[in-house]
Amino acid sequence: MSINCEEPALTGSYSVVGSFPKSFGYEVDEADMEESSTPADKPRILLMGLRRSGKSSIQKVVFHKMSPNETLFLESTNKIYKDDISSSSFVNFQIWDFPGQVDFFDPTFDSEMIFKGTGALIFVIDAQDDYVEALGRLHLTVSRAYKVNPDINFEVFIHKVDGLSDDHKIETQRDIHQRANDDLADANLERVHLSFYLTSIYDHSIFEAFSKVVQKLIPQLPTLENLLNIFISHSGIEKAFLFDVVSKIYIATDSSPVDMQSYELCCDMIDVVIDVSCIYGLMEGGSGCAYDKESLAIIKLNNTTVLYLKEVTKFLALVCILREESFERKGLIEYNFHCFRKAIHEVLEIGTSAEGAVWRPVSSSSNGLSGLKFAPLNGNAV
Ligand SMILES: Nc1nc2c(ncn2[C@@H]2O[C@H](COP(=O)(O)OP(=O)(O)OP(=O)(O)O)[C@@H](O)[C@H]2O)c(=O)[nH]1
Repeated sequence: MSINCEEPALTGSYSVVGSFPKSFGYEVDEADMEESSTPADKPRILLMGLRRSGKSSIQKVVFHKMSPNETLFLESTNKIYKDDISSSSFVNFQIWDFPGQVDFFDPTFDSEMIFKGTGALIFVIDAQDDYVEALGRLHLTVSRAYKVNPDINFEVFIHKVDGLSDDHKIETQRDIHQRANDDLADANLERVHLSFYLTSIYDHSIFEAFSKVVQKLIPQLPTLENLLNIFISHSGIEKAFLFDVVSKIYIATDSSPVDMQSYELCCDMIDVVIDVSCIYGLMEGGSGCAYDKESLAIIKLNNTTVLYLKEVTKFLALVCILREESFERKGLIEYNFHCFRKAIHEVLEIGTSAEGAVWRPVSSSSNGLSGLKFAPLNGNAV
């Protein structure tokens, strides 16, 4: 394992793009206007919802390593914050955190500019509060956004479910789902699709939900899944995740079902590796980074399970779960990993751009599988 100490990638730049003067009008300065109307390859994720529903907490916990308890001290957002996390994460998005009191009818609220370049709109509903007002706001937000950009993915986070019993969670989800869709049907907007997630910052559910939101925005997802399927079936591996190391969002996994326990185990492994790397990896002078090309970790659990983590790109790690007996074929796994890594670099076109960019869709003729030869468990190479 490469053990260097500095946590370079755990923060992103944070800048204000809009502000609310006393009238609650919306000011967006010219430079920001320019930026926000540009590249289609940097889609935007919007975080919206009523005041105190938990928007800033979600963003801070997932992308800035804030501990959930610290969010108790977050001040109310009264400006639109644009969080550009592309320097630290594979997730090459801007995340815009809106204040709770967005007024869509304010003439200075430029819905064209805001919704046009948006990939996903996450609407956060506080499940511990009365959600009637939130549902009204959800409907208004979705209908406004859909009018401007029908391609937006609408994602509803039924949030703070840590305070609810299992039965109450299911009942709340059913009720919100029903009412939100009834409202859309009443407005002749049945074609708008809403996805619902039960989330909390106090467990892994928020990371799991964000993973699903982000996956929908990755054009190369089917190819990544295909590669993971080939890799695990040729290497005797039970489950594999491709993780964004900083956020612990998994950007792809093989096609076997994801169980929460495996996902949590893999998240914990990333934390352990980065922590150990930070504590014991100091180079002379304290330079270096906690995660680099040499990053590799193997953890054997007492139930004959092995966890295997290896660097794939600057931001991505492969984390696998396998049985001890499969790990006896370590050479085979390493060889196949080498093929897998090479293919991922091709698919994401890493090395062909200055940033190692990841979001450009690749042409069908270069799907990363050309000339790829994984070594099989038995039989001929494919
Ligand atoms: N129990 C629980 N509390 C949460 C959760 N997420 C956020 N909170 C709390 O909810 C409160 C409000 O969180 P914020 O993130 O400031 O909410 P916001 O939506 O950004 O609020 P505005 O900036 O006013 O729009 C804070 O005290 C958080 O600690 C959660 O998953 N569970």
